[in-house]
Amino acid sequence: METSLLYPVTNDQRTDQKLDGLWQFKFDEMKQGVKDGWETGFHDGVSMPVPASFNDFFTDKESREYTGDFWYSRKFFVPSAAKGKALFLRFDAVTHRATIFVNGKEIRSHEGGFLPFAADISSAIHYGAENTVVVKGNNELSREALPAGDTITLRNGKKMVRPFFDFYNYSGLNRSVHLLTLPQERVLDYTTTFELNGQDATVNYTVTTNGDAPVTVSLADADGQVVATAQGKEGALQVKNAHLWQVRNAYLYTLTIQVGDDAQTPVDTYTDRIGIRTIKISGTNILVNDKPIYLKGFGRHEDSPFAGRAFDLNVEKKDFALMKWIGANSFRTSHYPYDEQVYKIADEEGFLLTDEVPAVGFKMAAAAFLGGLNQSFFKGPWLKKLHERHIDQIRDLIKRDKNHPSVLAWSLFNEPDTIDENAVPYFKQIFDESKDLDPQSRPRTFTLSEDDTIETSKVLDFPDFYMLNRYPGWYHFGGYQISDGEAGLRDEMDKWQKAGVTKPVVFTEFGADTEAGLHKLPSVMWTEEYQVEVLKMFSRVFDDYDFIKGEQVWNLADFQTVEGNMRVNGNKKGIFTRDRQPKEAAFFYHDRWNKLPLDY
Ligand SMILES: CCC[C@@H]1NC[C@@H](O)[C@H](O)[C@H]1C(=O)O
Repeated sequence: METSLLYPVTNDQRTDQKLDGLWQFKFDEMKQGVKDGWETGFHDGVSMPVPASFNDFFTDKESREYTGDFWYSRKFFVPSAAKGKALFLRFDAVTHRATIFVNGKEIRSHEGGFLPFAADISSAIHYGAENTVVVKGNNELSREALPAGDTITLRNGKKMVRPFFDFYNYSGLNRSVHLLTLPQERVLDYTTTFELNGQDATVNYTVTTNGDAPVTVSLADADGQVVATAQGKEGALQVKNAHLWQVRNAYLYTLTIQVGDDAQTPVDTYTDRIGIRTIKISGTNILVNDKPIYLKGFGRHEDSPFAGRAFDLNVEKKDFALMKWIGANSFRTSHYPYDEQVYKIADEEGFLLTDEVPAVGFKMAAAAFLGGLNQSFFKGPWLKKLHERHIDQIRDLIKRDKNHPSVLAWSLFNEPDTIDENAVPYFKQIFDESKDLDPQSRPRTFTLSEDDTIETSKVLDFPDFYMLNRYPGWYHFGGYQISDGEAGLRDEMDKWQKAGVTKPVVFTEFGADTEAGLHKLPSVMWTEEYQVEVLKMFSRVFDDYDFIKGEQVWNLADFQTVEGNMRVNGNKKGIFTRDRQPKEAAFFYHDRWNKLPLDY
């Protein structure tokens, strides 16, 4: 678990310099890099943009599909003025694992391709000079790492991944790299929880530092007016006439934490924007500020042409423009934590998000669907290591994202095999160990696939609300048989109703692959008309069961997957194309959702 995951800021005590741009890059198929001294830097590679996945910049299949070790290298200057500061390199994400070297010295390694980590480079730096950072990355998949899959070796000796999941194994320095100079004594973390008292609110906080200097905390409103202050590493900020953060009606305060007893020359300052709001589950309702909400939105992917899985602010800005246009209010970070800037935008736009760890592919049948095996996933020699990494990434996810008002819930798995009795002890461990990680005690949940129903799933006691992924009209009862699909879905909902469902149910995946521009009257599968027929069918069912509190269609946009006879250059269930243009279904939802209140 990382010591600090605070997002970088620049002020009189801290600097944040992004090292984005072109780095040197090369593959290391024979894993010879360390033997050949690559950790000291190299100039015989190719130039590679950062942040970006490396895959789509190549024109040969071996490079695009490359699986194994790869290396990045670049120089960076450290001014003499930085002497006396703590120096870190913060990697927002390296997919799926990395070892960091500075000036030839190994600094640290990290496992997990979607969460940040910081390397303390203070001991390896040359001040007033250029320095060299080298990253040894690796993108192999296994059953003991997240996301789950296998790595095989073809008869020609090339390695190849077999993902147990339906998104392309884009790899590399997918997010920004930061050079940080920090005070030796500094803020490492902070927490916030909220109590609403009529028009007023209490912001309870804790601050973690690495020293004994006193701490002062203040809260300023959107106009910069300080509305509350408090002393100490734990305390409460009393806010009169609090302006609450609401769904699609956001309001952000600025929290300022100062370390040191002289406000004029603090030892450290950290600022962040927070939203005052509460989240509760009450019966089959999801409450924000004690008001029931209904989730309208999407499963998404960080996916776009050229940069692959890299965070691209241009794409993100477009996606939010589309989600606002269509009348959405929420999304799931399927199937991995997204770049922190996504959460900042969601905070500002008043979107709710379900924050998901990459515990995807924990189901051999899924692997079978993708050409894998058919055996129990929760019974194998890989489970011990997998569990260690799984809970470690849950801990870092919650540590990183716990202060975002947009975070509604934590999704701890996507479509795991919960029919298997062997799943129960694994789920118990994960839910027990994650219980107290979130100071705001937000709901913890996971998605249930088609096979995992109220009759077959063995782990329905664990989630705080249910997330259902259902595909009648596509993976079964497709085409003219869709009426059987609707009848079957209603049968299942009737069983949930009859069982006396006592928690909210949110549909987190449903839809149909659709080739943009393909039309037929009457419809056939893959046409835009058919996608609308499927989504209208789901809408009819959703409107008939009041325990259903959300509809998040799969997917916002078409996205890249592995090659296969069920994929046409990727997954085409998007409501928008991969270049973010509307299919007919976009206008269906624009009409359906904009008739409703923004938060219901
Ligand atoms: C039947 C499982 C459906 C599956 N669910 C997980 C997503 O990551 C996939 O993209 C989606 C699909 O196949 O479209």
